Amino acid sequence: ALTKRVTCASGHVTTNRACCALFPIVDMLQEGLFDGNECGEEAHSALRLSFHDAIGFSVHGGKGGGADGSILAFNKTENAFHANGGIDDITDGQFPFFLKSGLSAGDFVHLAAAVGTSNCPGAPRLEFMFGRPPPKAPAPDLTVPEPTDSVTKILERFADAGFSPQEAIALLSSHTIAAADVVDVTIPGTPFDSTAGTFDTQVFLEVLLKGKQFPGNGSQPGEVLSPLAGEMRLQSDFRLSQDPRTACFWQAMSIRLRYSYYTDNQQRMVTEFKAAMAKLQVLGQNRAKLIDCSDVVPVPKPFNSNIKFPATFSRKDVQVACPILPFPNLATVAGPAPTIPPV
Ligand code: HEM
Ligand SMILES: [Ca+2]
Repeated sequence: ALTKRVTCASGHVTTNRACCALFPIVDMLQEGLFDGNECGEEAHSALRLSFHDAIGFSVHGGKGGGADGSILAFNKTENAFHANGGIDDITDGQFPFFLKSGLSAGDFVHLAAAVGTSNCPGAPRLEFMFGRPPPKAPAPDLTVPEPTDSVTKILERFADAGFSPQEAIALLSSHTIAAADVVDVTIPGTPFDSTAGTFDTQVFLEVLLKGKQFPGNGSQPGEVLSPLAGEMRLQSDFRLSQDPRTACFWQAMSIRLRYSYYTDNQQRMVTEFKAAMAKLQVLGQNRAKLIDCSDVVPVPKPFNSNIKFPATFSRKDVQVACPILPFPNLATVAGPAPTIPPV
C-alpha cells in the first residue's frame, strides 16, 4: 500500500496532517526538558513516568484509565503513592511544558517518553499514537509494582494489566537507562547498569553477576547486593532473572542466540521492548480512534557493539538460572573493577 505523505508548513514530512502540530512540541521538549537531546535523568524519568501512568489499569476494569496522563494531571494524588517515590521531580519538570503544549495529559506523557527514549543510543523508535482524551480521575493506589514485591505478585499485576511474563521482561529493558534516587536516598542517581546513557543489553548481563556490595548506606528495602561499586541492583530485577517463570526470557536478552530468529540479543531486546511499549502506551485507550504520529519521534542513534563483562568479571561470575540456553563467553573489559559514577 502507498503511504500517504504530507509536508507540514514547518517543512517536516508526516503521514497525517494532524501530526504537524507535534513537531514544534518535540523541539520544545528536546531543548527545554531534555537539555538538548540528552539521554539524561529527564529522559529516563519520562520513560518511568509513562509506565507508572499506564500501569494503573486492569483488563478486568475497576482500576484507572491506563495511559491517560492521570499521573501528570492528578499528580498531587498519585505522587503520594509509595511506589511513585521520586516521580514528583519529573511531573514538576514536565508541567510547564505540558501547559504550553496544549496536548492532553495522556498525549503529553506518552510523547515525552517516546522522545526522551529516542535520545538514548540503541533504543527503538517508539510508536506515538495521538488523540487521547483528558483523564477522568487519578489511578487508585497499589497498581505500580514495588521492588520489594515477590515475583508472583509482580507477574499477577502485569497479567491484570494485560501483559505476559515475557512482555514484563521486555518492558524491564527500560532499566538499561535507569537510576534510583529514593531506594537509597544517600546516593541519588545510582544506576542499574554500567551504561545508563545507552539502551544496550548490559543490564540483563549485570543483573546476573554475583553480588559483592551495597552502593550506599547498607542494605535498603528493595535492594540486593550489586556486582559493581556505585551500581544498584533491585531485588525485583534479580528475582525475575532467577525465577523459573522468567529466567529464560531474562537470559535470552543478555546473550547472543546463535540459532534464533534474531541476529543478536540487542535486536531481540529492542523489538520486544518496542512491541510491549506500543501496547503499554495505549492501555485503556481505543487505539482505532488515535492517529499514528510515530514519525514525529526522532530516530535514535544505533548501538552495534558487542556487550562485555565489566572488568574482572567473567563467565564464572554469572548466576545462570536458565538451564536450556547456552551462555557463551563474552569478552571482559580490561583493567581494574570499575566504580560506576552516579548519573
Ligand atoms: C517489576 C516492575 C518494576 C519495578 C519493581 C521497578 C522499580 C523501579 C525502582 C525502584 C526505580 C528507582 C526509583 C528511584 O529510586 O528513583 C526504577 C527506576 C526506573 N524504572 Fe522501573 N520498575 C519496574 C518496571 C519498569 C518498567 C516496566 C519501566 C518502563 C517501561 C520502568 C522504567 C524505569 C526507569 C526508566 C527508571 C529510571 C528513572 C530515572 O533514572 O530517573 N520500570 N524502577
Ligand atoms: Ca545500559
